[in-house]
Amino acid sequence: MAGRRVVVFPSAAELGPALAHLVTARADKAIASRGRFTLGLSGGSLVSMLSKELPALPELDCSKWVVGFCDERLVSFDHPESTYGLYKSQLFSKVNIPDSGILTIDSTLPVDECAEDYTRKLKEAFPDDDFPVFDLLLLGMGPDGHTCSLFPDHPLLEEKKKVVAPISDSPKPPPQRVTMTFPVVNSARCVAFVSTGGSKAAVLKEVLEGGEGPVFPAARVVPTGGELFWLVDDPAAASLTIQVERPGSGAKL
Ligand SMILES: O=C1O[C@H](COP(=O)(O)O)[C@@H](O)[C@H](O)[C@H]1O
Repeated sequence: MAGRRVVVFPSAAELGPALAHLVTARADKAIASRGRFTLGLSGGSLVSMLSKELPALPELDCSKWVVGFCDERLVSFDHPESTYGLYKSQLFSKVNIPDSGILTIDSTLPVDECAEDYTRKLKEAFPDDDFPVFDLLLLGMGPDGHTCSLFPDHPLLEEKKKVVAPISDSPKPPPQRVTMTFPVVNSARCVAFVSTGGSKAAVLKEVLEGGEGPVFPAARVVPTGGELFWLVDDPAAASLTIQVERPGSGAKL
């Protein structure tokens, strides 16, 4: 697929610093042209990778960052499944993102109202955009091919109008969540998937190389005018036959 870059690292440990470099490179570019950097975070395995790599960067300045969540689980912030709660304790406590620049859900609301409230917050942060245009969205992919909280065969895959949608029947617990929709994801200036581990190998092959079966949610991520990266490790890439980049071959993100 034109414009898509699949970059394979020997291990997650080697992928992490490259991810941090991608984040800061896109931050510098965004701040230079628009005065701020808008970043969408996913949960799952990304939390620990980013929380290890970003605070370790010398002279990281996040004072002009605005951070949202690609999806969020509807649990209290002190619950172990809260994506915000995990980032708060592992990352936000160590870097200087202003509190006003962290766009969180209101986890006390019923799920439909929570999605509406979060939509309002995103629209306020992106007043000029029909759908918020993030500088960078960091996405994960589950072994079932889901991304954000957009799961295979779910009606939300067809959502065209909402910025944020509620979901009450997530097949992966917890069941109640809110998620950015595809129109938002595909409006981003840059989207980077991070996928590591052998449990992702089969679905990664389907998503990147296509197959006979249904199109997985992660394969529907095709930014309209933006960049698309897949940053993966060798175990996740084990079944791929397409041409990929390797950092040793000079991959520059
Ligand atoms: O439930 C979720 O899972 C996906 C994938 O997580 P991973 O641990 O397999 O990388 C994650 O991207 C999403 O934000 C989260 O809510």
